[in-house]
Amino acid sequence: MRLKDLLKGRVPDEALRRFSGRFDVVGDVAIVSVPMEMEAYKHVVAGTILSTRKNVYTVLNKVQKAASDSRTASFEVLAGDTTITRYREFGFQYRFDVTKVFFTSRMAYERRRVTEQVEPGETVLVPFCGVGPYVIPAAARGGRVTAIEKNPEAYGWLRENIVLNHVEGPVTAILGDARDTGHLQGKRFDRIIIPTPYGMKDSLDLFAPFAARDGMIHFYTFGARNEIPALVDVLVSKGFDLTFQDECGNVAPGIKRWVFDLVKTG
Ligand SMILES: C[S@@+](CC[C@H](N)C(=O)[O-])C[C@H]1O[C@@H](n2cnc3c(N)ncnc32)[C@H](O)[C@@H]1O
Repeated sequence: MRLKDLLKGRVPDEALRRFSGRFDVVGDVAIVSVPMEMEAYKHVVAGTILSTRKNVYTVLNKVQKAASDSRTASFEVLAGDTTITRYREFGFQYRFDVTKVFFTSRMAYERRRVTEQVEPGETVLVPFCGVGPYVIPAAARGGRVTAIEKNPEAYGWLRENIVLNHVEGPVTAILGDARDTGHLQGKRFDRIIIPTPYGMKDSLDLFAPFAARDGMIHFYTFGARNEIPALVDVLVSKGFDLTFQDECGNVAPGIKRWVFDLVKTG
């Protein structure tokens, strides 16, 4: 039964009306956004989630959306005694503190779509790599991966996840600002995966020069649906072959995350 249905009779209808009833589960942590009108019932919400999801031990209330560079939101712990979890995705495992790093399980199939394209021996660049959900599968397929992350917390977990998944050899992990591309000068990568942080407009221009000729760039960006045709025109005018495009979920009202697979022809 849906969470919202389970809460009927335990939370007044008036308050419940403002609640979507949706929550995410990452490993054994559930993340819910309890609206102001239901503040007095937030522990009822947590208790109901715990009683219906046997593998969930911690419930977090997302009180503020991701805003900083590290794309971390603010959370209140409603139940449980740790915010560190172990999350499994297509045979790989990731440990991290849900409250200190950006992570969304909603991109799991998209990450698999991209990383399944990696061929043994390819060189792969992943700026904005987070705790490693592109890096680790790409390395496991034989890619030689350079991974860059600015948030020290996420970088620490990335290092741990590299060891956890036994891909120490093929990964070079760098703690730093990916926008400082000086150390990349002269390098060319067969594949570049750019999981752009929300609001960063120039990430493609920043990294495209480091793609090899005929190299593949998986470029993530944000926009309203009606902005996409003009964006496609810009990408084509820059000389890329657009081989795939898709939407990858909502990030704000009317704003979606989009992916474009671009082959650098020039
Ligand atoms: C949209 S998240 C993507 C994380 C990861 N690739 C994933 O799919 O889960 C963006 C990541 O970029 C990091 N970040 C933001 N600005 C950065 C910068 N200038 N240099 C390097 N990393 C940055 C954030 O800390 C965050 O981990």
